[in-house]
Amino acid sequence: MTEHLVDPDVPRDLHAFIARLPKAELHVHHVGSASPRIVSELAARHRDSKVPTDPEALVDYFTFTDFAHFIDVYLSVVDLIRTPEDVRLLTYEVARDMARQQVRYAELTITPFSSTRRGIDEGAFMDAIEDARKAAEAEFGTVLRWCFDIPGEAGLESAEETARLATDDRLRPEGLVSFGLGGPEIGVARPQFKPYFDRAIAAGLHSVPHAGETTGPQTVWDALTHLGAERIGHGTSSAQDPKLLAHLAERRIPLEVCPTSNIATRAVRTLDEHPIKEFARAGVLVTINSDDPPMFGTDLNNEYAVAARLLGLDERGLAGLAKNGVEASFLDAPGKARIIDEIDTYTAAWLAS
Ligand SMILES: Nc1ncnc2c1ncn2[C@@H]1O[C@H](CCC(=O)c2cccc(C(=O)O)c2)[C@@H](O)[C@H]1O
Ligand SMILES: [Zn+2]
Repeated sequence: MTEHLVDPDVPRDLHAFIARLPKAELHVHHVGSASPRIVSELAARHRDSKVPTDPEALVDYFTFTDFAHFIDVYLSVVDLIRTPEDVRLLTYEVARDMARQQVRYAELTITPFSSTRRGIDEGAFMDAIEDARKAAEAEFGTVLRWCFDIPGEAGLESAEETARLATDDRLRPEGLVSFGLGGPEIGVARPQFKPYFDRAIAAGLHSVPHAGETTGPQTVWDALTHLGAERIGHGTSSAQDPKLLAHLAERRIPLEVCPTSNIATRAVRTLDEHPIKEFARAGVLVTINSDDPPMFGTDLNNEYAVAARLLGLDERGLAGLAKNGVEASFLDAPGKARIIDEIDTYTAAWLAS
């Protein structure tokens, strides 16, 4: 783990355990995973960008006043991705960063609308992500799958385009497993996206919208009722509604919890106020994720350390969280069993040593 990300309240040997623990990541954005190393490489290709390349300056640049400011900055990084080769580089290098953290499987949220509307050819875009996916699996051993998400604030035109790209048999990439909805929630009601989710679900995709990140629990209910959500991105405000928590627990609908993200975007005031404890207490299936890790000064290992501190977990508890991520994934049964087995073997060996 990177030295600056060592949480002083988590014992060093627990950090060491997390660093080698096999993991699955279910909520992480493609562009939001561009590390300073990747941003520098892209900025060197496109020298007119306002995104700083110096890592020190990037820390300031990635400090957000609120969610809207975060999206502005996010879109400035989106503007750095201009060619299919940029798409391939980003995807492949993100997988390299994941493999270093023992991520065995990741569902990466991609917003194809942002690229096609900026003029990247749709077929070349699909080829670039698929080429990177195959190379990453062969070279790093990390299996990538895609979630195509609608950038809700960009309106129904973006929903139509995303649904088309996700369901057209000539375009739809092999690695695509799910359909999402992201961006700001205020003023972007979930029910209007129902027809697009219906099409994606009919085409065999899983439904994983963001909901309850920046608005209240009704948005989570809407995602469940209107969009057929099988997992909820964030779902932070669910803690305000005991009936909703009970529903999520009973139906085994996982929450994709991203603690540091919620602080960075000011969705939650402090980590100590994060509702992850209420989720766990209510019996909700909690998965741990990093969202936009370099933008939030975190990585997946650090999110596990944060969860260990907030939930008071030891090695067995952390292994349980990692298994939640595998169970809540859209991997097939043998694929899940392989990673679960690896987690158990690793944990047993660690505890015996
Ligand atoms: N924590 C997050 N919570 C929610 N979303 C998050 C989070 N992190 C990253 N995202 C990503 O931000 C995108 C938003 C992009 C967007 O709003 C937009 C609006 C208008 C035009 C365009 C364009 O491209 O021209 C884009 C989402 O689709 C999502 O993939
Ligand atoms: Zn997200």
